[in-house]
Amino acid sequence: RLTSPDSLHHLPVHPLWQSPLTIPGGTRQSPINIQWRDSVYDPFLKPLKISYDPATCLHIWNNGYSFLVEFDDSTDRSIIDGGPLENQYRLKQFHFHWGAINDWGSEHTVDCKFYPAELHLVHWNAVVYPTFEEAVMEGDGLAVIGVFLKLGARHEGLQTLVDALPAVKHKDTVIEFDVFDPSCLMPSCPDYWTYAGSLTTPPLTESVTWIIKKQPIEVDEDQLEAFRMLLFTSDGEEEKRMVDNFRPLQPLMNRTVRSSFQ
Ligand SMILES: NS(=O)(=O)c1c(F)cccc1F
Ligand SMILES: [Zn+2]
Repeated sequence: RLTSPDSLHHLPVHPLWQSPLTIPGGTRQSPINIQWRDSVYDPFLKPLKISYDPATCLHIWNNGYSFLVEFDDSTDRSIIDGGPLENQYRLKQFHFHWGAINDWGSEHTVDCKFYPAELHLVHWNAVVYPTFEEAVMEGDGLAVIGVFLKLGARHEGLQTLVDALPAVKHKDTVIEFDVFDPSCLMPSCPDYWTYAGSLTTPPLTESVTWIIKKQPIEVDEDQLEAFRMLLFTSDGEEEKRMVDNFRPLQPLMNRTVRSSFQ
């Protein structure tokens, strides 16, 4: 069902998400609503090439905003190429954003529809920049693949991740996670939208080429509930459930969303 953004204003906004709606002078902020009929088919967009080495997976970490699965990005073993990108980008981490209930949780919306959660696979341009930290400050520094999660069948690939979450319940806890192939979280359909945007968490820098998959993946209620039992807070602090960790929608400004499909 369509959730109008104003029905979300009663949401308790976690301090991080009280960050300014747009950074001063921001002209390419994220997330945005993707109005399907306003997106423009670009026949020159290439298929996205994804090649991840499961052995580059390092650990899962609760950083107090989401849980990150981090990868060894010291070599080009896990990369993406093609799509709207001019060169290859290295996988650094993936994480999710989700809601307290299934009516919202994604950062991007499609025709103003929220999904219950959204996966972000964060890559950086190691061809041009020496470190991730430097790439974060550059217009072509990052490429993030966004995948929507919808309520449906249990996702077996996600389950190995879900089973590890109780071990990172509190902020600043980490566990080793030595083999995971994030390709299992990709939908089968190759179609995507792409636009120039920003990080959706501080420093909110305008350095992201967004690649948003058109087709969602299906997860079941228990798997979404497992995300919601994580905590923003450290062990010993008053518990605050990690939910609604998504940034408000940002103005499109002078941007066109391109589609890889007609
Ligand atoms: N949410 S997001 O994908 O924009 C994101 C983060 F949350 C953190 C770091 C990089 C990045 F790209
Ligand atoms: Zn994100």
